Amino acid sequence: MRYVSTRGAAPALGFEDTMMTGLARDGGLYVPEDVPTMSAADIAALAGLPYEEAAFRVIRPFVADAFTESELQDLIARAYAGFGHPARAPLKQLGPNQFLLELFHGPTLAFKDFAMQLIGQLMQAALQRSGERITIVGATSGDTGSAAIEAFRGLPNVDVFILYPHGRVSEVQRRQMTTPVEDNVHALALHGHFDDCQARLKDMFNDHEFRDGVRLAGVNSINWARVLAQVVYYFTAATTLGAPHRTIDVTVPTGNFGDIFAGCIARRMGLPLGRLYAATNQNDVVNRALKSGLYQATDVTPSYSPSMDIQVSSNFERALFDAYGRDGNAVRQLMDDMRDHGQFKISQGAHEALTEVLGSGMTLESATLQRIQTTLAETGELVCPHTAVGLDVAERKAGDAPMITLATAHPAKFPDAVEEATGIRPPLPSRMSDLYDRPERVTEVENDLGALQQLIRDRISK
Ligand SMILES: Cc1ncc(COP(=O)(O)O)c(C=O)c1O
Ligand SMILES: N[C@@H](CCOP(=O)(O)O)C(=O)O
Repeated sequence: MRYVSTRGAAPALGFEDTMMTGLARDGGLYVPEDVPTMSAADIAALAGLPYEEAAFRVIRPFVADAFTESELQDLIARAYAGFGHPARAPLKQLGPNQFLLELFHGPTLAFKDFAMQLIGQLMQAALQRSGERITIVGATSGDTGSAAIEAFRGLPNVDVFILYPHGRVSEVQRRQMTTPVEDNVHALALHGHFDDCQARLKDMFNDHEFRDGVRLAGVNSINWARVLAQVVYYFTAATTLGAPHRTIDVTVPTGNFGDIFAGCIARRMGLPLGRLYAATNQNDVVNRALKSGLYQATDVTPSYSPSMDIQVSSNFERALFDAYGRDGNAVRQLMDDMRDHGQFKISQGAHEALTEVLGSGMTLESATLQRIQTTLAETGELVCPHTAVGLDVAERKAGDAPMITLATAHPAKFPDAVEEATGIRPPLPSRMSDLYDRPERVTEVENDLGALQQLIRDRISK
């Protein structure tokens, strides 16, 4: 399988190069040239399989040029062995037609572990073959960073630098990033917000001399392998509810648009997903863009769901590429408009193509707390604020089809918001119970590309 850039001016690559490259050299994001489809019989056969077996069957066609079947099976088994639930992604019924897909049973308690644990295994296997060393730089609003650190800490041939917005992640998220003791982990608290972190990361990829010099690799959802791993749980959840013989709707708490884009891929592979709803907090650029056709970034306002405090939603570019009939020039023009004017207008045809599948809704702060409270009262489930945003939108969008909401993080990662809503402070799992006592190690940095690049060069030369 070949992967092409959304901006049409970078070389097409196989899976391994796509994974190790991260951002395409023309600034675009890699996507499969053709999305493979699964027959109804193959989809039906996924129902009831162990998560690892379902993952193998869904992922296999995308990576066949890079890993043998037995290698892939082995790497998938290792990726999910440390998850705290035998089903990996258990589905809970909340109401007659409402379901919650729990994606927080991985080592860092957020859905990011599904992809990051697997990409950690796949990248290590590739590095063992090539004998190379790499420098991973990641941008995080809280969860990607801790998941990446967990997946790569202590590896001899990898350094991991994580840029997070200083003062804008939860204390648990921060401590997950600043307390690992391994020398190859570098937590960097940037004076700015998540969009600044992601912009500097993309700047580093677009500086080819720097990129090649440090052998830069990316583990944000810039990296196609991240999106791919997230496709799997759409299949396991929907087949549990009767797909392919039944259509399922899904609501996805959304920021960088990677998780919901994975749902779009599952649908293109043949999974009968009806509507995919992007649920945003007050930083609702995606919701506004899907409703109006104008993508217009505004200032980021801190919220109870900090991981979704995003205005430049990276994977929206992948959805646009498809909506514009895979016209890389059109996408490049839109991204140039975004860079120069902070906004772009989606053509009527592309907007119609996007909204054929995607819907959206926004939940304000008070409604987020209210939703945490009512979910507990009505179902007995304690949910994180991101999940609450999803549940709130899901209730407004509910139709005849079963509705699955993705529970993207464990409530214990956001104990202040959950306590404010319910009076209950959710405890961390016992393996993390000393998190608040561990010493922290972090470097505060300015939003300055040159200074960041120098810091990275200095650290990796030691
Ligand atoms: C807990 C949580 N929920 C939702 C999201 C939004 O996911 P995405 O960025 O893939 O849209 C994030 C961040 O990615 C997150 O950490
Ligand atoms: N919400 C994310 C932001 C980065 O998203 P990614 O999926 O592109 O890695 C986070 O928690 O860091």
